[in-house]
Amino acid sequence: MMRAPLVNFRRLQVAAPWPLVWTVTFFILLARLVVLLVGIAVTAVRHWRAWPAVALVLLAVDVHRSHGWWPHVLVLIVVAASAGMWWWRSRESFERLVVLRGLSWWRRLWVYRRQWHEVMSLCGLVKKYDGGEKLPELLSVRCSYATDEVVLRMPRGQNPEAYHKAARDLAYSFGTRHCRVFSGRRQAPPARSGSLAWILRRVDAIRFRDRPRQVWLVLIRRDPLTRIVKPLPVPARPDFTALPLGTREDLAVYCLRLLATHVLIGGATRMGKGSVIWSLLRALAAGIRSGLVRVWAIDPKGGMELSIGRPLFSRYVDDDWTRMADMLDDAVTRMRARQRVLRGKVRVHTPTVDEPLIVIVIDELATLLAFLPDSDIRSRIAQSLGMLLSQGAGLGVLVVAATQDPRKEVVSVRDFFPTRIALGLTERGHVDLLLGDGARDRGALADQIPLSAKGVAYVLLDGQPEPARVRFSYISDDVIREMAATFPAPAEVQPEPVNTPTPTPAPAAVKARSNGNGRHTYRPTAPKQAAPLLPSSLLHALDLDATPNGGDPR
Ligand SMILES: Nc1ncnc2c1ncn2[C@@H]1O[C@H](COP(=O)(O)OP(=O)(O)OP(=O)(O)O)[C@@H](O)[C@H]1O
Repeated sequence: MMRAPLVNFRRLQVAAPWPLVWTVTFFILLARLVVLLVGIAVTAVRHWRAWPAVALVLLAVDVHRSHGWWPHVLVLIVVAASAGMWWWRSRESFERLVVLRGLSWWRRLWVYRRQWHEVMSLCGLVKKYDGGEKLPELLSVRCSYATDEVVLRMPRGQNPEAYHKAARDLAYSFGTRHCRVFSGRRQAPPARSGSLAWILRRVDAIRFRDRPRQVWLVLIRRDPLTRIVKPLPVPARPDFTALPLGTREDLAVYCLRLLATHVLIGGATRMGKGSVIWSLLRALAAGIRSGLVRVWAIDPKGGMELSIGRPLFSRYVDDDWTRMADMLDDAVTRMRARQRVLRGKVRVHTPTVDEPLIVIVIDELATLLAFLPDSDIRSRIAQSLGMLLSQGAGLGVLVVAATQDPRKEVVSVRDFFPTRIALGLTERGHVDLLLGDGARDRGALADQIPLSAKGVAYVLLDGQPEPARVRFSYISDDVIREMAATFPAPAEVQPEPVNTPTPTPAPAAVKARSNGNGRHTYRPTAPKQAAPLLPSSLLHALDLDATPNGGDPR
């Protein structure tokens, strides 16, 4: 190349700095090359799952060059035959490991990756910054037969609320009707055992660490809850932390945690409150037979719901308001006795056959608290229930109650139920009353559950603020009769008086009354002086209830 000067006046010549130009060009090209290589390396590491596929393609091309098509045909026949055999012998594992993985891969590429930018922009989830766009990052897609679970990382400046608000837009944009948004991981780390468990647990601690910037979208492709859920098998020994009651919309089994909690079931008439109660009793059935669980049932509707399973109940009343009040008083007495024994030793009672878990099932709570004609009995019931709800959970005396109307005027003790289940409701406002403020905005559309979807409900799963949709198993009358015949409760043994001396309550604080059997039941008439005290909010609720005539006690 001719070395022409850069500037060439007659008197002044400046030589072109070619060495400098070449050196700078060389370094620029080198930097580009390094960036390219690093990019390739990062992509290769990120998509390490594609390596076997790439290797296979290269091998196939090579084999085709040297041997033609027939080895491919042979391999295809062998693969198809093996897949058929696998599917035949173990359909579940084949579907999980092959079909669903293939589906996840395909939907990730075709449905989500292809439309991601457009959908995120149109749903208002893209942030603008420094002249550019910050997009939520698609991390993974996992399909089940009914749902797609999409995990994304939010750009900075967003929180999961934005996704809750955009949930319906997201659902329709991706061609589904429902999208649930979860701000936390949906699966707990697996339980590890064996000699390598300690290493695996450490790995899990990293893998399952809290990732606040990730959001889980569950898009419902097919509604699996349109089908009736068959009765689930009765667990050989009830696990009170996970009683199987139905199916979740991601097809996992829905398990209720009944340890140290009371359960309120809300639902319009004929929406399946009974199926929740019977599913729960079925899950407890083995414990009922062994005496580990005692179910005391109150059916204020004259036995229309519960009488069919009478042998399952240690105690049962359906026709006499006074006996219902007596039963609740007895439960308070049992609870107080336990309290004296356990005080200072444990904080949560562990059920045993001698000191069983007492589950008080009330089919229509509103009848007892609001519509019962006798105001004396009504206030007795309200006070006993208040005591049980405020103190019984840790002492193994639990209340499971159903109501059609969750308003406070009707169910004054509503707030004392930590676990709530919302079946189909008639009014939009009832959803937040049952499941807590903002539950409807977070996706609990219980007022939109169609009349045909009996037994479908919204529940809060452990540790997740977002409600999940479930369907409780349908327990027909025949199944109830069979359960009652197979798992009858042993005869109720009245507990021995507790050794600890019982402090004689002050007459002003506790009034003893005979229940007709010669036994005396606890009856707090001045709960402000009885120990331990009722919470003031509950007292207020009870006072209101006890004085229906605008605070004019009779
Ligand atoms: N989980 C379920 N799956 C399918 N159908 C159900 C389910 N639960 C209830 N049903 C149907 O709905 C009807 C009403 O159910 P259920 O008596 O349990 O409702 P409920 O809410 O307790 O009614 P009520 O308000 O009269 O007490 C049942 O006869 C049954 O046919």
